Amino acid sequence: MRVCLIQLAYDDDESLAERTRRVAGLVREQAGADLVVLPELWSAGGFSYREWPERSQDVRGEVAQALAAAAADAGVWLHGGSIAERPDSGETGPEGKSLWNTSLVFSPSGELLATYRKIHRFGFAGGEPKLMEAGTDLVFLDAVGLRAGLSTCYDLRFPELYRAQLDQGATAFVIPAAWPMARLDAWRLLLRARAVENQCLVLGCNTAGTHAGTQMAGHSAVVAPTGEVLAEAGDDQEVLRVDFDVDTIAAFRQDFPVLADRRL
Ligand SMILES: NC(=O)CCC(=O)C(=O)O
Repeated sequence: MRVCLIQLAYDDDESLAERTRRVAGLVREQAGADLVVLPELWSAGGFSYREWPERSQDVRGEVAQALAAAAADAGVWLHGGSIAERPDSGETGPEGKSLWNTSLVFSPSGELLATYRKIHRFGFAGGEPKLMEAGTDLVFLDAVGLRAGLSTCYDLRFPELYRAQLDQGATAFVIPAAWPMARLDAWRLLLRARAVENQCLVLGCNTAGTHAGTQMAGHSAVVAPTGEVLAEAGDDQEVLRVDFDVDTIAAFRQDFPVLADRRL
């Protein structure tokens, strides 16, 4: 399986239409890959809280349509990162808000096959908890020989989410992010921790550049179930391409059967 993580850099100056065109072009360039992954909230701006209402969209809105077309043109499974989701239906959550941080997954024919609403909201009294509803459901991408649990950025700090995904058969985790440079060490550590403790392949696709006064960490990474970092990006925009034999996940679990020693 060939995976491409598109570590996108952006600033505050690019319009939504320009960025969407740019990202769709980058996805098309990955034709030949099996799975392509984009970062969290690239269309709305990960830390651009004030932009979210204006840049929010339905899961079948213009950003999703551009991603669907790009996935189909490239013939790849596409984890399109997340959008600031405002459903056209007018749906509101239990806190009365109508905004979620929602990941979109497309098949190689451009069909929207899965959506995941971020469960753990980042920002404490501001940001996501103030503006967005929390997701509640575990979601998986079953493709290219993987059963990949979906999560987003801050979710990475909550190991019980990944255990729950493991208990539902996860062999991999796909984690789009807008993780800042100020906490780069934690990002790198937690990606490896989730891989090692669950014996899962980890695909962490972060943002680069500086927006809303916050420098992003980059350092997207592909981590094997052993904890070995198979590839890691630098600070700037970069496409990380990795070929990985998915059969090695089951083989490693059989050779080193840690998970069989759990005491519940
Ligand atoms: N977008 C996020 O969820 C940021 C998370 C973060 O900065 C952290 O956990 O640290």
